[in-house]
Amino acid sequence: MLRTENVTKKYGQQTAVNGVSLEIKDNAVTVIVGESGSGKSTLARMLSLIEKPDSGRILLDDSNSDLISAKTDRRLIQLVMQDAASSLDPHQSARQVIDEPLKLLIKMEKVQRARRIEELCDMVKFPKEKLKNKVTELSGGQQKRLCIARALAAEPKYIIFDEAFSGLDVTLRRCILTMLKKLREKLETGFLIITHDLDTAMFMADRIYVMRSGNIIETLDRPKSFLDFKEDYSKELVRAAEYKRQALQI
Ligand SMILES: Nc1ncnc2c1ncn2[C@@H]1O[C@H](COP(=O)(O)OP(=O)(O)OP(=O)(O)O)[C@@H](O)[C@H]1O
Repeated sequence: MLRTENVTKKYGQQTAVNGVSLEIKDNAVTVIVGESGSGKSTLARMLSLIEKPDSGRILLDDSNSDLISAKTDRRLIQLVMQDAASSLDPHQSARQVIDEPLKLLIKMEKVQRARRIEELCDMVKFPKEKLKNKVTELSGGQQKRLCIARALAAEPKYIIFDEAFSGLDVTLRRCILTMLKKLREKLETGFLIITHDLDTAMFMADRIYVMRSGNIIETLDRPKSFLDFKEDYSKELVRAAEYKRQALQI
C-alpha cells in the first residue's frame, strides 16, 4: 500500500495540498476526483516522488520511513500524464519508447526485450505493426497506449494516471478504461486515477477520494451509484456531471 500521512504543499501563500492522508491499495483502483485547482496534480507529483512535501510523509506498506528521504527507486511509482505527445520523445520510434525502460531499468537482454515488447503491446492493445513508426506518426489513442505500455515496462508497484484520459473522445476513453480495468485484474499493480470526470471515477474506482481546496472531503468505498455521495460539494460535482452529460446528450 502506498500512503500519504498528513501531507502539505504550499506555493507561496497558496496551500495546494493541506494535510492529506490517503491510501493507494495494491490490486485496486483508487480515484481522486475534484475540480480544477483542488490540488490533485500536486498530490500526484508528491506520490510519484517528483516533488517533496513541505510536511508530512509518503510511505509504503507498514514501513515508517519516508519514501523520499529513503531515496526509494522512482521506478516503483510510474506517472502517466494527460498530454501523451509531450511526454514522448518525438525522435523515438514506438519500439524504442518501450525498449528503453526494459533495457535501462529492468536490465533485460535483447532477445527477452523483443518478446516483452510484444507482450506489452498485447496488454495495452497497441498495434504491433506500428512499433517501427515514430511517435509523431501515431494517433492520440495509440500514443496513450504507448505511454501505458512504457509505464508497465518499468514493472512498477503503482501507476498514477494524472488526467490521462481527458483529451480522448468518449468512445476511445471508454475503450482504454475498459482495457485498463481488465489489465488491473490481471496485475498486482495498484492504480491511482486522478480526474475531474465523475463518470470515469465511477466506472473505475474501488475507492474514490473527493478533493476540494487541498483537502480530502469525502471517501467512498466501492461506490455503486452517484447517490452514494453524501457531502454537499460532492453532490454539486454530481449535478455538474449530469448537466454536462445532458448538454452533450450522452
Ligand atoms: N508550480 C506551482 N507554482 C505555483 N502554484 C502552483 C504550482 N502548482 C500548482 N499550483 C497551485 O496549487 C493549486 C493546486 O494546483 P493543482 O495543479 O495541484 O490542482 P489540480 O486539482 O490538479 O488542477 P487541474 O485539474 O486544473 O490540473 C492551484 O491553485 C495552483 O495554482
